[in-house]
Amino acid sequence: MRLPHSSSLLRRGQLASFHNRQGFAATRSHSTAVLGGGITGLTAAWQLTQDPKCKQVVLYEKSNRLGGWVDSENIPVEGGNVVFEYGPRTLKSSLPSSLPMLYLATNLGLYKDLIITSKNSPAARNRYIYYPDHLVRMPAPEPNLTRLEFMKKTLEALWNEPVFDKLFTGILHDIYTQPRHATEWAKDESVADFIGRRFHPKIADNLVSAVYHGIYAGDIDQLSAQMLMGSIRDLEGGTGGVGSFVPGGIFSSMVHRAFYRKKSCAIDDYLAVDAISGSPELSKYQHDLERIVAKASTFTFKNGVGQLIDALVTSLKGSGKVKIIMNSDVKQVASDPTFGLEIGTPTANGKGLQKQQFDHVISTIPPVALANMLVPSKGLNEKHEGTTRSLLRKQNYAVTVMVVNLYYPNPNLLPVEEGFGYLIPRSIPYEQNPECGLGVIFASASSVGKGTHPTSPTVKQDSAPGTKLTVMMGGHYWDGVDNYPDHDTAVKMARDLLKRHLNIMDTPTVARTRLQKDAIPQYTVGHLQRMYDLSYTSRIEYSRQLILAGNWYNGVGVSDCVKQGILSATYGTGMITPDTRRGPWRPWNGVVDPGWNYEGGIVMSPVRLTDTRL
Ligand SMILES: C=Cc1c2[nH]c(c1C)Cc1[nH]c(c(CCC(=O)O)c1C)Cc1[nH]c(c(C)c1CCC(=O)O)Cc1[nH]c(c(C)c1C=C)C2
Repeated sequence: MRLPHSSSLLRRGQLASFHNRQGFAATRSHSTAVLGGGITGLTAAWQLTQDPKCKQVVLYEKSNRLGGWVDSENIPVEGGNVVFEYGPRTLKSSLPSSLPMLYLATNLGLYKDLIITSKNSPAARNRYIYYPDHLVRMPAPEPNLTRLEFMKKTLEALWNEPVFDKLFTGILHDIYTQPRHATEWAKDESVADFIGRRFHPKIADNLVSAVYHGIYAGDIDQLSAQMLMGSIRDLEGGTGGVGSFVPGGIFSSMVHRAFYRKKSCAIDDYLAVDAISGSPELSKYQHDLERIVAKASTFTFKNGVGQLIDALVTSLKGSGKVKIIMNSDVKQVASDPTFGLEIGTPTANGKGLQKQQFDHVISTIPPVALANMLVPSKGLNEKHEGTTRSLLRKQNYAVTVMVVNLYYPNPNLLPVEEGFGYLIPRSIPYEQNPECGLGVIFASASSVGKGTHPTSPTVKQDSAPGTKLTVMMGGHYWDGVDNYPDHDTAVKMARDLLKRHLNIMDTPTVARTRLQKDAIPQYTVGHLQRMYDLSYTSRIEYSRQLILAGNWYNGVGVSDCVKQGILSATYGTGMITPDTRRGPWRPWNGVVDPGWNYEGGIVMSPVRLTDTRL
């Protein structure tokens, strides 16, 4: 991939301090409260500490640990150690969406601890789907095959493997099907409906449901196509059609765009790249990072994703500006026309509330928890009184995932070539998947890679030589369930599943489980419109002083959360406005109304996607 040639432009704007930044808006000093100590809250607090005008940040975390769903554990085993992840484990590499996260990590001194899994690594090339009773490798280039051999092997697999049933006819159907009328198309639909109507329901059941198990652990009958497949859905109009007989459809548009190296990118990603502060460390490595992203498939850190959390916490504690309140019990968030927003926590005797005023509150906690704290604003915004709370209460659906990490001393346990792992589609009947398995990660392969130096040797998270597997169960299959399996049951279920699917009979020497309750918010049909409504309403009702960020709103991945943390602490607090200098790294210019105000609410561009050239 060729990098956009103007990265020097980006560098100039992006690394500028808050003082001399062109889009710098605020001159007054300010204080901010951050609700929630997960990756979004910690990132927002870090970004605030970089602003010389920010006098104080108070971060409220209700539990006794920071990091939210990010949770890594280093475990001593015979012959070394293994790193287990209970939440996100690898961070997808893509331009520009992974840059804010990588810039943050570099600012925090983690550049040298990055593990880069390349696009040619087994973890990137070997991805499997279990269907109907065996693992099927998804087509991807193989270095030991010639182009012709690769094409032959791929065509054979596409023709013979039942998991690809209806792929060819589905593509033909897409090419020959007229796009929906614009007014119909503007209405959201489920991922299953969208794929079913453009291609074939079997493709949704066998392939697409597996992919969405691996990201959202979710149900494609409920997930929103507009939110999750926006860039693909935008192609429905088609390119390359012939008159009104062959409209062209999505598939041919994708081929056409790949040929002309066109890619759809989220404007929010660029806004975050432009807003994040830069340290001398980042100036040193920024160019290398861009080179690395272009070749990488995923990233992680030597001690797991948790290393990012530890570095953030160390930086916040050393900043002298941040007060972190653990086990906090925020009772109310109220609007005060004179002071801004007021946070109420119980007094020492528990009988009253002690109140502290802030210019802004950035909330990264679940929307329902926030709704329970919010006092409807009175006076100026009376017309909207309470609407924010009722919209927040509608955002209440997240799924629970049981994560089972297993370590086996045997390094040659897998019956297939090592790789990412496998996903289990919804079309697998209950008898073959009574554990409600969503997928299995071959975790040894995805925690190995290269260091950041071009000649660096292989870097591994684990020094022990065996096999590390993670079994993921539950997700949407457990909607409405409240008696989840305990540790022993979960380990037994995971082992039964591995025996049935991979014929693995060995006994793991280490087994650790974690029930990640309501961990992955589900972006169901209509999500995008709900977010715009919520953003608008909360801006009005709370006078642009309440900012909403995190995995409930605009992306569930670590990179998405870092992005939202940066956006909320910069444009969200009104401390900066989008830079109006033109350039390919600032695609909002000419696309978004320059007067658009990003302060308060959910910081998202009113135009989500734009085309860039690769
Ligand atoms: C705790 C379980 C999680 C599951 N999904 C996520 C978590 C935290 C979130 C998530 N997973 C992926 C993405 C997209 C890419 C990104 O933004 O980083 C998100 C938002 C992709 C992904 N899924 C799995 C892995 C190892 C990755 C990394 C990227 C890649 O190599 O493609 C595995 C996996 N995650 C979940 C399941 C059920 C599963 C199964 C194998 C749920």
